[in-house]
Amino acid sequence: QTADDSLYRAWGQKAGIQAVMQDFVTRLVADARMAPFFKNTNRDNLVTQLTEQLCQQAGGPCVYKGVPMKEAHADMAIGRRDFNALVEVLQQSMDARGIPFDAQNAMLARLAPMHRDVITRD
Ligand code: HEM
Repeated sequence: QTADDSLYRAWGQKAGIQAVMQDFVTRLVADARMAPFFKNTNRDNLVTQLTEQLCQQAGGPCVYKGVPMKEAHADMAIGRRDFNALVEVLQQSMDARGIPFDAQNAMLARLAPMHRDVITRD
């Protein structure tokens, strides 16, 4: 547990984060822009890894132990447009699960720097 877990609590702790990630992965595989990236993906594993990742980023008592971001997204030829589309789908999920707007933006701000490890082409 970190000193400031207010964002973690605003997201409804681990159960709240997991519910958003379940919704998110369901939407990703249904989104025409995103589906091609995830066609060989184990959904349950992705939900689990994303939940750990966002729990940690929110200041919760989790440690992400999955593949490092750069490695996980290498060779996928992800561009800025793909990244923005994924964020758009995440916003749909956060809205659908009733995450407060401030808590949505705070999480996006913590995830945004990861674009450096995820985007590998124009
Ligand atoms: C801040 C943005 C992102 C975060 C935090 C994130 C996070 C993650 C995490 C935690 C994993 C699991 C790694 C593991 O299994 O150990 C993963 C895998 C993956 N991500 Fe991302 N990701 C982001 C952006 C993107 C974007 C923009 C795309 C494509 C448009 C993408 C496509 C994928 C795919 C295809 C996998 C592999 C799933 C599999 O088959 O195992 N990600 N990501």
